[in-house]
Parts: sequence; C-alpha cells; structure tokens
Amino acid sequence: MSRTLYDKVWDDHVIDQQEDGTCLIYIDRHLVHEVTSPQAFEGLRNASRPVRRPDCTLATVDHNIPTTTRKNFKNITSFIKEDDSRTQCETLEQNVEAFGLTYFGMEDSRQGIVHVIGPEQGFTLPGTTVVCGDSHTSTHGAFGALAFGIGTSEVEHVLATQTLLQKKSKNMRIRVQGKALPGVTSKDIVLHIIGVIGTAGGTGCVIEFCGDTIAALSMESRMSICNMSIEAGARAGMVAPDEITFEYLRGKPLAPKGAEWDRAVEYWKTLSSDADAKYDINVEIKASDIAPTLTWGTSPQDVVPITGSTPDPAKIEDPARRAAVERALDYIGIAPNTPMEGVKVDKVFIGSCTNSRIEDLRAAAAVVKGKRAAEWVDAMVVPGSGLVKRQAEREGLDKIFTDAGFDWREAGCSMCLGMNPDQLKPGERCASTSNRNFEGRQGAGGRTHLVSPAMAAAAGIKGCLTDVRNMEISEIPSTPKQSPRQEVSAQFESEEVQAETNSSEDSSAAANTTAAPAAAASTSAGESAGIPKFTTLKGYAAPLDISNVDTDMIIPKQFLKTIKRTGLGKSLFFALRYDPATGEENPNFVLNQEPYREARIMVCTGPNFGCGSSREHAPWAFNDFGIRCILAPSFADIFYNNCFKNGMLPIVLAQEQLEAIHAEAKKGSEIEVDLINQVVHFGGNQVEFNVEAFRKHCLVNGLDDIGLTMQKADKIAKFEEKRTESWPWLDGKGYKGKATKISINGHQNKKTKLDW
Ligand SMILES: CC(C)[C@H](C(=O)O)[C@@H](O)C(=O)O
Ligand code: SF4
Repeated sequence: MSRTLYDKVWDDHVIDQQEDGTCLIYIDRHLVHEVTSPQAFEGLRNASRPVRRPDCTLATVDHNIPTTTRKNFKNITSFIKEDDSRTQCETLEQNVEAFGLTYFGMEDSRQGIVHVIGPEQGFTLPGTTVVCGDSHTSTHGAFGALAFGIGTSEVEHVLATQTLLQKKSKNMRIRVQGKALPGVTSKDIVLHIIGVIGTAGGTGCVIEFCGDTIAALSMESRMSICNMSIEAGARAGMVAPDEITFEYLRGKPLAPKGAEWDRAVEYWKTLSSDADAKYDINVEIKASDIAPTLTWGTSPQDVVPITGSTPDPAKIEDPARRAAVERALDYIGIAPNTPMEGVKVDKVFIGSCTNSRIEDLRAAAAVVKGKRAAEWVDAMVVPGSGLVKRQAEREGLDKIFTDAGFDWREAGCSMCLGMNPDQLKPGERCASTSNRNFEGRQGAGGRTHLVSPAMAAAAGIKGCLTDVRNMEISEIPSTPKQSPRQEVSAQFESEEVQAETNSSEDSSAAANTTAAPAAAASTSAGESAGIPKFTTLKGYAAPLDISNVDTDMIIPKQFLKTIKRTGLGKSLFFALRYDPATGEENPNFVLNQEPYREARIMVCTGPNFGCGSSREHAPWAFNDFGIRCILAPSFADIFYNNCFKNGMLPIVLAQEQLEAIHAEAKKGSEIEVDLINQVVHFGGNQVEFNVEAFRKHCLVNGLDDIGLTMQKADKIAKFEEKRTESWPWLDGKGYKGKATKISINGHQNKKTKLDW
C-alpha cells in the first residue's frame, strides 16, 4: 500500500498496538530544557526510575537565562539574579548530574535554544522520532523526522521508557508551488499558510510540506516553516529529506560517518511519500500569492501582506469572528482599516527558534548594513545558539548590527517569551521574528507583530512597520561554517586550561558525582504512581465564549518557573482575572463571580481551546483551581493530551450542544458529567460524548501510563535490538567523554563527564 512520509516514519517506530489503535512508539531523540523537566525528574526520583537512554537525550538551558554578556560567567547560581529562573536552571543542572545526561550549559558554546542545537549537532536526523517538552519541537520535522512537543508527564514517560503512547494523526499535505517573489522568505510563506488554513487548520494532523517552493528552500528555511506548524494547529510538520538535507548533515558531530553514513543516506532516500500516497487533507498554495507578510492581531492567523490594512469588524458577518477581531484590534491598539505600513514600533526582536539561525541573521544584517536604527527603537539580536553567535561574529554581522545601534546578545529564547528579563513593557509595540503574538506573550500588555528577519530589520531602521522591498539590501558575503566539531575541540582546549587552574577546591565533589546515575535509580520497573480517578463529576460550570483560548492566556509565562505541579490555581487566567495595574480582581471575569469561584467544569463555546505552548502548567492550573472537565468545540492536540495525563477530561461537543450547556451554566445551575456512560446532564437534558476507550480506561481506573508501559519492557528491549541492527547510527556515541562544568548548590564542580 502506498504510504506518506509520515506513515513510513510512524510504521518504523511502532512497538505495540492496542485494539483501539493506541500505539506504543519508540522515541529516538529527546531534548530537555529547564522549564518542562523539573516535575518529570521528580517523578522519576519518586519512583526510583533511571533515564532509560541517556545516550539519546540532550539537555540545555534556554528559556530563563539572561542574554547579557557572559564575560564574567562563573556559574548559574551567581549569574541568574531572578530567584525562580535560577532555581529552575539549577534544578536542571542537578538533574543532568544525577541522571547522567549530556548537557550544554551556559559556559558551553553549543548551548542555545533546544530547537537550534539539535539540528546543529546532527542530533536531529531524518526518519527519527524527536520529542521535547516544548511545542516547537515541530521544527525538527524539516529533516523528515516525526517531531512533536509533549507535556511534562510525557517527558517523564520518555525519560523512563524511551517510548510514548500515541494515536496516529491524519495526513495533511500542503503543497507550495512556484518561485517565491522578491522579499518573500520562509517566514512569509508559513505566515501566509497559517492565514489560509487558520490556527486550528492542522488540528489532529501531521502536515507534510512539499512542492517546488519548499524543495528549493535551505534546511534553515525549512526549519522555520516546520517550526510554525504548531501555530497552524498541527501535531507536527515534515519535509521529505533530500540532497539539501544530506548536505546540511554531512560532518555534523552526531551524524553517521563512513560506511554508516552511506547506509543511512540509502535509508533516508526511501522516506519520501509514494507518488500515489493518499492524504486526508490537501491544500494548494501558489508562491505567487505570497507577499512579505505580518500579523496585525493577537493570533498567528491574523495575517496581512505588508501593503494591507487592519480588518474592519463592521464588515464581518459571523458574530464570534467579529467579536474576536474587535478584541484583537483593541488589544493591539490599531484602528480598523489602518494601513500596516507606517505603524510605529518601539522594539525589534530578531531571534527565537523560528528565526535565529545564521541565514536569518545574514538576512537581517543585509537590510541593516550601513544604516542606523530609528532613534526611538530598541532593537535586539539574539542568536539561537553559541555556535550561531560565533559564526555571525566571524562574518562580522555583530559589527553590522552594533554599528547600526542594534543590541548584540548571547543565545537563548529571550524576548520570544520573556521568561528572562527581556520583555516588552505594557503598550509597547514590537516587530518580532518569533512565532506567537498572543496577548501578553512578550510582556504583559505588550503588542507583537510577527515578521521575517528582513522585515524586522527594516522596521528597526525605519522605526515603523515597513515593506522590505523598498529597502536597499547590501551584499553579505557568507564565510563557510566552521564545523561544530572543530568548534567543540577549540572550546574544550581552552577550557581544559581553565579547569586545571581551578582544579584544587572541588576535586572531591567531582569524584563523588560520577556514579550518580545508578544511585538515582535502583529499580527499573517501579510501581505506577497513579492519577486521580475520574468517574462522574457534578458542579458549577464556568461559561466562557472566547475563541482560541491559548495556553499563555491560561497560565502566563511568569508562572512557568515553578518546579512543582501545585499552587497554580490562583494564577489561572491571570491576565483576565486581575487588573494588571492594581492586582485587584476583575469583577467581570467569570471565575471572580459566584458561583463560578467554585466551578468544577468549564464550558467554552469558542473553538481551538488550549492552543499554543505544550506547558502542562495549563492543566495543572485548572486542576489546582478545581476544574477537572472542560467542554469545547475543539481542542489543541497537546493541551488535550496533557489533560488526560492529569486525570482531567476534555470533551468535544457540537456547537449547538455547547450553546445549550453554556446557557444552563450561565443560570448558575449544576452540571453533571458521567464518564462511565459518556453523558453530560444539564437542566433536565442530556448529551452524549465520545472518548477514546484507552483514555477512558485510564481515567476511570486512575492508571498512569508509565506503569502500564513498563509492563511492555520486553517488547521495548526487542525493538531496541532491531533498531541497533537496522539504524546503528541512532545509538548515541558522538562525543567521547567531553566534560562540562556545572554548579551544584552554588558550588562550582570541577568538570564532570557528561557528554557522549
Ligand atoms: C515553555 C514551553 C512549554 C513553551 C512551549 O511549549 O512552547 C515555550 O517554549 C513557548 O514558546 O511558549
Ligand atoms: S517559541 Fe520561543 S520560548 Fe518557545 S522554544 Fe522557541 S524560542 Fe523558546
């Protein structure tokens, strides 16, 4: 039977399939960062479980770290001033040490945003499954990998078992044909696509991007496109591997070498979709329809060409859409029918896992070269990794930026999300190369316009949103990249010297840490921790009528710094619930009204509930508040999944059914959800709902997946044998005992062997 690229990668990873279609799939690559891992490691510890495949796991710090100079960097404890950010980073360092994981810390030039460092190292390879507790894991699909974001419970599952329980998604093909017009980059292409299909357009699907426009793109451009497939609602985005992919990977530290390389390429070449493969959804896009594109509103689907204007709500018939547009215009602070070009900006941010690679920086530098930033603009450039930064500096890009008055920073997520000090102030407007323009995303009250690097640079120079096609563009000669391997050895040579000099004080501490992985875990098949059971739930239902309720709205970034699962209830819907200036409750928000302070259920009439980030903090916040069931017309995939992992029940119902329940909820009457019989009772009426058999079974019995998966240990081991035989390059063995310095409880350890 003909198969798509997605079908092929999926089939190659299935370990076991249950009757209802739920599969246990093997995970080849696991990236770990400080925000979504502390609770997962805590879970491992509580159950005395080790990390099953440290050789297939790579950790770094990226979200919380300051992007200021590291000239005086000693350790995270002294460098990170903000308490919660520091604790989260220190916790990761303690965990990588205890569980024996490879870690790129802040003194390592390979440190950077997880989605930049994986490809850079050849950790991401075609035909692999790649996961991370981060929604933009979709980036890695550019290599023909099946790559998707997961919540913290699943991070724990992967750490413990190297597998995940998954249902197969639908196949969606987005074909882009024709030559991209001048000034149009991969960012414009993906923004245009999201404008066409909407932020829920890809829900339940894995998107394959194809067509000659995509085939002509570099790997870095393909990564920007796959990166934002999550903004299109998809589980993952993929591009078939080809010569451009192989060329990119050749010589990368973890790419296969010698005869293994040839064997790998032979396999990778089989991964493209069969000519007559069937897709559930097909979308055709003409490159000639795409202009330099940006967002006008607060959802990534609110796009318009730079020559366009903001929409006019008066012309929108659908009342829900009209309300959403009015709300977005109000937040973004631009009147209807206003031309986008010329809207004044206060800040420019060039960075993020979408656009912080060397080609992005070159494109921005080409616009900036020889000019000056508008005097009222604060512009910052944040490379995606230490290696990108070094490469840019070799090419003189840093000089081009600083001469123009742009700030040149150290690698990290930075103002994409502002978990570190890089944030917008209330009311500030930013041209940003990141991927999310949600309310408050870059700082409470901040206003974000998503743009390409060239467009961001143009906005920085002109001080307003600008059509890059009218800018003078300089030639930026590119210097061939130094291979990451050369980079690494150069770096370690210099560090070795430093380590020798510092070696006396902590030698005993270092000696103590090498055996830690074994100490952290004694049994391999610990008992299941369990989740709270869910059978029936009766209570008040809080009515909501917002579309695209995103996870930044459910729980903003400042609350992601916790290393616990509890205590988030008071911050649920923080920005809607409290006045930002006074901290007082907003009496108009439903959760501040009686009887909904005691709500156990939420009923939302707007679609795409829980879109955006993979943060499991969103269901944790609901749970902590006391809401264990959410009814909505549709849910974003990761949020939906995360609910079940926490003993919560998300229910999809038809619009009319929801309207009826919403009306009843508004009266303040109680609603009952009966999971056993799959019925919602409200005001003397009832509606039936669907739920997958396996998920129901786990909820009703309070079963935790890890315990269940552990029972399949034999099948997993057997799969691993086959994997070593068929794809030997996937067993991690790239780095040979390189060392990294980490700080434990404020003491800087000597160098500990953590690298492969
Ligand atoms: C912190 C993490 C869970 C989150 C994500 O999943 O996307 C973050 O990277 C973001 O961009 O909001
Ligand atoms: S979207 Fe932003 S915050 Fe999230 S991983 Fe990418 S750069 Fe980091």
